[in-house]
Amino acid sequence: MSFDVSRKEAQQPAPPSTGHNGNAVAVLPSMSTVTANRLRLNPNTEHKPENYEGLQLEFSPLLFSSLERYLPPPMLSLPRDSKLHYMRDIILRYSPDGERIRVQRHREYRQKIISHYQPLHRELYTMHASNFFAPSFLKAINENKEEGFRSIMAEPTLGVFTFEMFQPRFCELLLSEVENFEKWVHETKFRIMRPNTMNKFGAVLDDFGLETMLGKLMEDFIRPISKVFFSDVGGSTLDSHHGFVVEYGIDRDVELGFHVDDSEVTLNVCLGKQFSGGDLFFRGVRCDKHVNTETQSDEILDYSHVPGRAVLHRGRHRHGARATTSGQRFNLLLWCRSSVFRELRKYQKDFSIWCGECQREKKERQRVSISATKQELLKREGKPGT
Ligand SMILES: O=C(O)CCC(=O)C(=O)O
Ligand SMILES: [Fe+2]
Repeated sequence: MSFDVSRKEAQQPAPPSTGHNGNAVAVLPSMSTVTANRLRLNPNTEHKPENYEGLQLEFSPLLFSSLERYLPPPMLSLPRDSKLHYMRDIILRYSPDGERIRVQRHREYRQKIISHYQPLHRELYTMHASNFFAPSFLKAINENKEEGFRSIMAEPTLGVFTFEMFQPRFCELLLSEVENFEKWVHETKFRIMRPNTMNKFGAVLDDFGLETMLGKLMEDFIRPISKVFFSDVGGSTLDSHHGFVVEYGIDRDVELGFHVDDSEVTLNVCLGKQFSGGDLFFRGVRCDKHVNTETQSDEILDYSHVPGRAVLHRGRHRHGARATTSGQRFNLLLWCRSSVFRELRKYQKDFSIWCGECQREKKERQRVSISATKQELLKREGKPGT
């Protein structure tokens, strides 16, 4: 049996949009102070770094917190903005030019959209948990306990969780906002980037102003769940996201091929409308090396979307969507990423804590080794005195 699993990537891997927030920077050390005060060779483990979350940064907040421990001692007591500015300059010097230009262009692209597009439902742009979420979901989040999460979830195959998440009104408003955005795109002939390499339709929500709300959705609602169920793939350190809507139907994308997402954890919520077909199919979690290996029978799951209901899975859980045969299907996707997990993964070869095939190979190695040991023991027993 042969496989061809694509890696579905963001058209433009979504960096946070606006970069340095433009606030006045209080105390900036002069160049001579900077050279006199080089970064430390070893981190100051006693220093408690600032929290850089929630700021509009082009690099992960965790990167700033980690780097802060290396700052020259006199800088540690400076205001957060000064340290931020200093560290950002250092990081920019090390990031390749191409990447810098890409980030800059994407930031300008977003700014252009945000300054021209008039949102239809402003209430969507800030997090209103009690208006957005189903009461059962909110209760489980507030309690923040594994039993509570399990009580609202089904797990039809290992590592795929489904649960009631949004109120119908939220789905309607979000759909209507997306349609309004598409209308604006059509009228102004603005050339937008589609959400990723495999969808021709759909829109990136982060690009027209929903980035902050979706950031909160990830931090306050998806990360606590992922910390419990997906800690093996960086679920507790999710620190960036790519949020978009996909559209399926006869005159839209029809189906979606077998792929893995460019995410650690993916949230996929059906927003409606009326449709038939469009089932998701899952075929086991795999690392890069094993992405095209066979599926085991217990890894097979076919799932039918239900409006308002969420599916949460590892990005590396191979999946696809069957043809939407009539009507229109809209889904909200939030690809959640962890910069820490991605960095650590570079130094690892064995992913048996989450890759089904690494796990199978490891078990097989253990089986062979146990049976070889047994053989050896039997041989020795058969030859006393040797
Ligand atoms: O159409 C769906 O529900 C799946 C979408 C998906 O897997 C993706 O966008 O990565
Ligand atoms: Fe996907």
